[in-house]
Amino acid sequence: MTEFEKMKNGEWFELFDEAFSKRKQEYKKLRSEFAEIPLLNEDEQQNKIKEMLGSYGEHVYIQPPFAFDYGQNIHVGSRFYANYNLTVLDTNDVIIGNNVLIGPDVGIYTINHPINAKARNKGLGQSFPVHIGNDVWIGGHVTIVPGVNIGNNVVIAAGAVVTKNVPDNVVVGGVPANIIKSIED
Ligand SMILES: CC(=O)SCCNC(=O)CCNC(=O)[C@H](O)C(C)(C)COP(=O)(O)OP(=O)(O)OC[C@H]1O[C@@H](n2cnc3c(N)ncnc32)[C@H](O)[C@@H]1OP(=O)(O)O
Repeated sequence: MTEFEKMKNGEWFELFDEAFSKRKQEYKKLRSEFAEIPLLNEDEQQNKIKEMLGSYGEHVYIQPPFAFDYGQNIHVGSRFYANYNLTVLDTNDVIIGNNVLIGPDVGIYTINHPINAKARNKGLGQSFPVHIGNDVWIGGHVTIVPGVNIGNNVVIAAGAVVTKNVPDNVVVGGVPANIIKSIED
């Protein structure tokens, strides 16, 4: 099994594998091209977003700066808006539904490193996908850790660290995030 296959399968993989470094160089190029687009040139931004993401729906807008590892593992639905400083570490899939709003300084991470320092220092990673449903508002400074699934019709309060799956129709907040209340239609 290649390191890339291990990465996608949730197995420990070598971070500094040569094939990864090569791919990452290509994505770094795209990222820096996006960063260099003048802020008022929305058409060019839109085109570059489409080049960067794995798939996308209609009306996708991402305020720069935007950081990611690969981009190709990020899939967003229609009417997606992300505010400044979104960081998506997409060593595994990040699947986002329709009508999703993301506040500033949000981190969506799919990768962990070993808790044990000796193992961590060998340069290992393990990654799990993150799923975000439809009609979700993620407040500023939220962190979503690897393997989390967020349901439909969810609000994540500013500053939350989401470590467990979130059901449909709730507001969650805090560190670690817990349900604050239900959302009635
Ligand atoms: C796309 C963009 O750019 S988004 C712009 C960026 N904006 C933001 O990030 C703002 C995000 N907004 C919040 O976090 C708000 O506090 C909201 C939306 C969660 C408030 O929701 P409301 O339904 O009005 O909740 P309300 O203010 O009544 O608070 C309910 C409870 O949750 C608590 N609470 C509210 N916000 C948070 C929070 N961020 N973290 C933890 N607890 C919170 C309140 O203290 C209250 O607790 P209590 O019942 O013990 O008193």
